[in-house]
Amino acid sequence: MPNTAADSSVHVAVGVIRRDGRILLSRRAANAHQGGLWEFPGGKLEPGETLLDGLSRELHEELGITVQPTDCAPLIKIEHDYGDKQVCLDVCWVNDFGGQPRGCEGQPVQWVPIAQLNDYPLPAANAAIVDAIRASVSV
Ligand SMILES: Nc1nc2c([nH]c(=O)n2[C@@H]2O[C@H](COP(=O)(O)OP(=O)(O)OP(=O)(O)O)[C@@H](O)[C@H]2O)c(=O)[nH]1
Ligand SMILES: [Mg+2]
Repeated sequence: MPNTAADSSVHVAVGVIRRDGRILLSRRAANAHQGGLWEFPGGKLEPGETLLDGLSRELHEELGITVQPTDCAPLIKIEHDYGDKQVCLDVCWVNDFGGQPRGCEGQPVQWVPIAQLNDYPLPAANAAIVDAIRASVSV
């Protein structure tokens, strides 16, 4: 049976990791989808995996940190069509974590003040995430 548009969308757990007014960005590998751009760490959910389990697994794989579900909170959910790929970004605040984040896959990582997030080239879908971050912290 052919996939519907919803079936073909890739479900991605994304973490907006914050500490002391800064957000952790990492740079996507040059050969990845949206390669070379900066991103909020995260990745594709595995079949049957919950959002928070997937987020915790991805952040451990990519950054070596441990994240508890109680330290996460929903921020925004974004459907975006890149033409070559449709993604559903399920974005959560990560308000605390254990360990020191490092680029476990060789990727550069950088703590960025919220006001400077747009100084970094981000995938198109991420503009809505930056808006949501700003709206959330300015109240
Ligand atoms: N992690 C992450 N992915 C994003 C962001 N914005 C965005 O459009 N994406 C898209 O979401 C999709 C999945 O992310 P990913 O490549 O991190 O997935 P992954 O960690 O499981 O990688 P893998 O395919 O190497 O196993 C990619 O197509 C990526 O371009 C973002 O801020 N963070
Ligand atoms: Mg990833």
